[in-house]
Amino acid sequence: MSSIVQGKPEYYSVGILTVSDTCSRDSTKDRSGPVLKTLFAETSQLKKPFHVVKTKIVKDDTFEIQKSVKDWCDVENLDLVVTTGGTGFGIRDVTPEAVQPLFEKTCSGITYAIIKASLEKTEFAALSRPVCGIRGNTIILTIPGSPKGAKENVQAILNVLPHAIDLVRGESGENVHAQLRVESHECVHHDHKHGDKHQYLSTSLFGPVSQRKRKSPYPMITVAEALNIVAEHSNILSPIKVPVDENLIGMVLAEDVVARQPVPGYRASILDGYAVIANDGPGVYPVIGVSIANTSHLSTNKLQPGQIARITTGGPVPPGATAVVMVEDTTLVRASEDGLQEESVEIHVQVSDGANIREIGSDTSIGTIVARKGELFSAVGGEIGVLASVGVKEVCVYRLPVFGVLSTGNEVIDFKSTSELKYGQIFDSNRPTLLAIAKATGFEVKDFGIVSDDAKELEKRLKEALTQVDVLVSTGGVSMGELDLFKPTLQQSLGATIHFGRVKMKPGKPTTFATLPGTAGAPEKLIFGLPGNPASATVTFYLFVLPALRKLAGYENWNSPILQAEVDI
Ligand SMILES: Nc1nc2c(c(=O)[nH]1)N[C@H]1C(S)=C(S)[C@@H](COP(=O)(O)OP(=O)(O)OC[C@H]3O[C@@H](n4cnc5c(N)ncnc54)[C@H](O)[C@@H]3O)O[C@H]1N2
Ligand code: MOO
Ligand SMILES: [Mg+2]
Repeated sequence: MSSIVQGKPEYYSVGILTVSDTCSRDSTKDRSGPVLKTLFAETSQLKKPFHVVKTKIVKDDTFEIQKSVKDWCDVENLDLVVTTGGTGFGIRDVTPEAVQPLFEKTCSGITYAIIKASLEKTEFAALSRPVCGIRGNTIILTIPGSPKGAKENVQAILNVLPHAIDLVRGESGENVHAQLRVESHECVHHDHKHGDKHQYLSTSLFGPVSQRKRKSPYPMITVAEALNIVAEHSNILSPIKVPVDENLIGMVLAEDVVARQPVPGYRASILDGYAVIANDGPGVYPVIGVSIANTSHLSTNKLQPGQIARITTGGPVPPGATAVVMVEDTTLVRASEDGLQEESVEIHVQVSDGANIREIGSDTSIGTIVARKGELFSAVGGEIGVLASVGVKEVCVYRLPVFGVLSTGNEVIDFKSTSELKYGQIFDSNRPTLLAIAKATGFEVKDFGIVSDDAKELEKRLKEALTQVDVLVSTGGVSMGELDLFKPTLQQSLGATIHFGRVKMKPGKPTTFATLPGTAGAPEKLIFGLPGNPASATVTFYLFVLPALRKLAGYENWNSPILQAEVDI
């Protein structure tokens, strides 16, 4: 039964019955049950989500199947019972035969929608025998046992289920019918909030142009709302370890970094001159050693009062020395017999203890935090050199998103093509524009070329591209034309969720944003369908895509700055 909060149902209750001899012996083999559970869990942001309250595994046995289904309908009074498995042509497949006699009414429309969606994926869907019906206040679906098939089947009807359940529960369905009267093919949800996990049904990919939608099913949302939705789905990518070098530019630290060694690591001279004992004061002194900026030339003798040592900038100050006097404040008194060496030098100035010496760790001591989590590596701030100086070889940064760019349109010709344009053709200017922006912003970009306005080709190329990128940016084909196939392909062939398809702005009105769950724990893929008009594509890339890329990469300031301007018209 729908759970009730202050008289209002809070969620649609669902039972998932896995029917399989194998899984009943070893429940860890059940994959479709969990897949369906996850699918229903993904509706959690709907005003009234689906909530799986019962799960069970039974053998391919008529009695066991019927007992569970009857219990969930008659005793538990669930809104929806979904069986998975046992709908094929195998000898043990008896689910439809077990369930059908329990129906008080059949739901042939739902059964048809399931079969139709499956056949669009594979002709082998003809070998499934789903039946759907109503018992009491419960809708019952029998769907195949393959996890992929099960998921696709439920996805195909997920939008209509809430209304179906409401009607079975005795609600008037006023909204549904009003909407159906307005436009028979239009999406029936209209009271949702933007950002709900709600699918706005696009025109069918396979229907004739005469049946296309004549009004966009996508509500026009504000730029701010659209930015919020994109931000909600742009989750920072997982940290990775990378070497400290110039490739860090544009990456954001995922950890505080601590100095592993002091800078300087030894007492170092700031000047070229003479290491002295400051107390000795001005006077003529013998030059007893040399220290140039390399330890192999370090003077080994400890400096005694009355002695000085020649030293270069960065050279280790010899033991005993307390200051350095610059060469400009001295004169040569005596050279060696061969004239090559300095034997004694006059110091003209009084220096204080510590003058012109960088003590060990005076720049950075061991353990100092030299860079903080969240800081961005730039090419101009010297951050990478700082890490190098304190001996840090590797750091944890957030992985940079990889994004792909493709253009769509039969009329769009590669900009590198040297052949003459035919009537009606244009050179692809969106791709070079976006590739150039990508280069300037430092994100890794893959070029997926041009795709024709053909549903199958578009599906194939989108799928290919999505295996290689975190973010896919396509231009063209997002408006109302019969060859604007981007939205229906995403929704009907890729199973992507379209979060918005129209934004209150110009240029850029038909900007589209969708997501696809990542497989095997990988992050969600973000898909942007930018309008084909070059100005629109450029503006919307800066407005929506770039902030998403920055947010994925962990930038604190990921949003594009907003400036107010006055326009004279
Ligand atoms: N009935 C309606 N028609 C249109 C609407 C509408 O609301 N109702 N919106 C208009 C708006 S606003 C825009 S923006 C465009 C968006 O069009 P699409 O995203 O569907 O893009 P296309 O139809 O494929 O192309 C539009 C235009 O841009 C040229 N183009 C496409 N790709 C490229 C490229 N890579 N390089 C250069 N130029 C490109 C294409 O040839 C078209 O001229 O829809 C309006 N229509
Ligand atoms: O809104 Mo469209 O993007 O004008 O050109
Ligand atoms: Mg168009």
